[in-house]
Amino acid sequence: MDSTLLTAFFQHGTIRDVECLFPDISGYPRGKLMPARSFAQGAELRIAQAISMQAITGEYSYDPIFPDADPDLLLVPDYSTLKMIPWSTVPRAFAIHDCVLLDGNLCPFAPRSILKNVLARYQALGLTPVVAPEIEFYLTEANTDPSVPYQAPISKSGRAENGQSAFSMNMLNELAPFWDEFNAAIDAIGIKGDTWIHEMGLSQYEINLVHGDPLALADQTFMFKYAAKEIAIKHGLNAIFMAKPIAGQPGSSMHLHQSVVDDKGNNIFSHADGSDSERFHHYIGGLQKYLPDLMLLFAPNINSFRRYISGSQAPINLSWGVDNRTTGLRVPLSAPVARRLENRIAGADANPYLMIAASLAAGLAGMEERLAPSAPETGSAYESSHDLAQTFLAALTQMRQSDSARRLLGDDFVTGFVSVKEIEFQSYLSEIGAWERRFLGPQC
Ligand SMILES: NC(=O)CC[C@H](N)C(=O)O
Repeated sequence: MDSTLLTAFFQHGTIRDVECLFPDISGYPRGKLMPARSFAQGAELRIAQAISMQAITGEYSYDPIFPDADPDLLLVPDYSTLKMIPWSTVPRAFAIHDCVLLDGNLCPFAPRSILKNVLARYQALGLTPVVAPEIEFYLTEANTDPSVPYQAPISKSGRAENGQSAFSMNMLNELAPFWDEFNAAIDAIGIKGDTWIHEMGLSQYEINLVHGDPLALADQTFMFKYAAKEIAIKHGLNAIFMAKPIAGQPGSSMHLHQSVVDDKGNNIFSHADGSDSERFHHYIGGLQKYLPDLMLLFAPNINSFRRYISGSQAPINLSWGVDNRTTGLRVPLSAPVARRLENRIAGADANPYLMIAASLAAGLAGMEERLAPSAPETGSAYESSHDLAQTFLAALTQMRQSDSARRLLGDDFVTGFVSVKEIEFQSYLSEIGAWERRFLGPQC
C-alpha cells in the first residue's frame, strides 16, 4: 500500500490505534497495540520471544527457540491485511505482520514465513496451489472453571438443543444475536464464508471458506478464530476450537481442500476428459508418505489425539478414496476444473499457516518424487489400517527424528517447534487431572 492510500485509510474516522498482529507458533494472535499516527508513519516495530510462547502458564521457561540472547525481531506489516476491527468498542484497526530478522530475512520460526517458503517453491515451478479450509468449532456457555466440562449454551427461546442437530436450521438460528454480529464482522474484514451449517455436535458449527490463495486463506482462518473468540465473549459465550472439547461429542476438524493450477490457470490434477492426472496421484502419494512425520502440525495438542476415533467421521489413517468420508484423504466428486483433494486430518486446533504449509509441501514432494499412492479405498476405511499416530508423544518423537520434516519445512523450524511442544508436554504431565482422582483415588 503506498503512503497516499495509507494516509487516506487513517483519515477515515478517528482511528486511535492499530493491533499489529502476527500468528505465534500455535496460530494464536500476538502483537503490539500501536498508536495509529505511528503506524501511518511506518514506525519500526520490534518484538522479542513471542513467536514461541507456549500456550501454557506456570513456571517461567526460557525461550526454546532463541535460547542464547533473546534477540529482537521486526514486525513488518502486510498492508493488504489492514482493516478496521469491527468488534472493537473504540475505532481500532488491525494488520497482520511478518516476523523479520534484523538482517532482513524472514524469521525461520514464524508460521507465515514457513507458508511463504513453501509457496515460493511452487512458484518457482510455475505452479499455484489453491486451498479452501472448512472450520468446525463449538459455542459453549462461558466457563471460567476449567474443572467443569463445557456446556451447550442456553438460548433465550427456551428450545433446548438435544440429540443430533446436524444441518438443523432451527438450531442454527438459535444464537442469532451472536451470528448476526459475527457474520457482519467477518464480511467487513474480508473473510469469504461459503456455507454455514450446524454440525453434528451440540452447538457445534462449521463454515466452509471460499477457495483461493493459501496465504490469504491462512490469514482469513487466523482472523476467523480471533473474531469468533472475541465476539463470543461479548455475547456471554465461548468459541472453542479445541479438537475434542467435549467427551462423547464429535471432535472439531479443519479439513483442507487443495488443488494446483499451472501458469495457464489449468487444474493439473485432472485431464480434460475428467480422468485424474498422474500428478494428482503423485500428490496423494506424497501426503501418504510425508504426513506421518508432520502429524504434529495437524494435531498440535495432547487433546488433538482424542478426536481420531473409528467410525466418528474423523479419520484414523491416510487411506484415500473417491467421495469416501471414512478416509483421511478424500477426493470429492467434481468437475475436472475443480478436481481436488480434501485432507481431513487436521483438527480445528491446528495452526492454519503450518497445517496448510505441511500439506502443500508433502504434496509437492510427492509430485517431484513421482510417488505412487495406495489403491483407493472403496468401502469403510475404518476397517483397514489404523496408522495415524495415536498419541501426542508418538507424533512428537517421530517429528523430532524426521529428516524429511526438516527438509520440507526447515531444520531450525522443526527443532524450535518440537522444543515448544516438549515444554507443553512436560507442563501437561505436571498436572493431576479429574480422571486420576476419579478412578485411582478411591482404591489406589
Ligand atoms: N463434517 C464432517 O465430516 C465431520 C468431521 C468431524 N467433526 C471430525 O472431527 O473430523
